[in-house]
Amino acid sequence: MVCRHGRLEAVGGVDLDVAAGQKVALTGTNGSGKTTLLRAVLGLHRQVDGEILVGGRGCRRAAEWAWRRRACAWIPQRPAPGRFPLLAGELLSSGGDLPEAVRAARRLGVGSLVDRPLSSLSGGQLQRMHLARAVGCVAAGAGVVLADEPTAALDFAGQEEAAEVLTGLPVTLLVVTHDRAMAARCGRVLEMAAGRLREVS
Ligand SMILES: Nc1ncnc2c1ncn2[C@@H]1O[C@H](COP(=O)(O)OP(=O)(O)OP(=O)(O)O)[C@@H](O)[C@H]1O
Repeated sequence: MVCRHGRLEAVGGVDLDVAAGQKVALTGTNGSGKTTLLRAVLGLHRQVDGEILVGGRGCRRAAEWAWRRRACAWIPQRPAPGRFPLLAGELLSSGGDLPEAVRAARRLGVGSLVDRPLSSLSGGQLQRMHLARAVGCVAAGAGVVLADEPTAALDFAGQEEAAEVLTGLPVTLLVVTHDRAMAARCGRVLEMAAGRLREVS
C-alpha cells in the first residue's frame, strides 16, 4: 500500500496485518508517514494505492465509509477546537455514548469541564476530552481505536492515566506515539522511517 501527498510518496510499500484486539504502537522519526498512514486507515487520506481493510471491509463506497467511521474511534494529533462554539459535552456526545464518555472524562480529570466551550480548554484538557470521546465511541460499538500522539500534550500523570485507559480498552489499537511508556504497554511495536515500516517487537 502506498500513500501520496501529491507527488510525495509519504508511505511506501506497507504491507501490514493487525489481528483483532492487538495493541500496536507506531513509532518513528518526524515526517516519516505515521499520521498519513493512520489517516489512510481511517479513510480520511484518499491518495492511496492498494487496499486497506478494516474488519474485512474496504472504504470505497459511501456505505463502507460510513461503516469505517463508526468502527474506528479517532484521536487526532492536534485536536482543533473547531470553528463553531462547540461545548465539550457535545464533543463527548458525538462519540455515540455520552454517559460512558462523561465517566471517562471524570476518570481523566476533565469531568467538570463538559459545559465549557472546547475553545476555552487548554491543549491537555482538549486531548483528555478527545480520549474520553474515544471511550464513548468504543462503548457505542467501535472496535478499533486510531490514536495519533494521544499523550503528547499531557503531563506525566496524565500520560500514565491515558496509556492505561487506552491500552485497557477491548479493541484493536493503533497508536502513534513517541512515549516509551505507551509503547511498552503495547504488545507490538512498529517503527517507521521514510515511509517504510519495520517490526521492532
Ligand atoms: N497535507 C500535506 N501536503 C503535503 N505533504 C504533506 C502533507 N501532510 C504531510 N505531508 C508530508 O508527508 C510526510 C509524512 O508526514 P506525516 O504527517 O505522515 O509524518 P509523521 O510521521 O506523522 O510526522 P510527526 O512525527 O512529525 O508527526 C512528510 O514529509 C510531510 O511533510
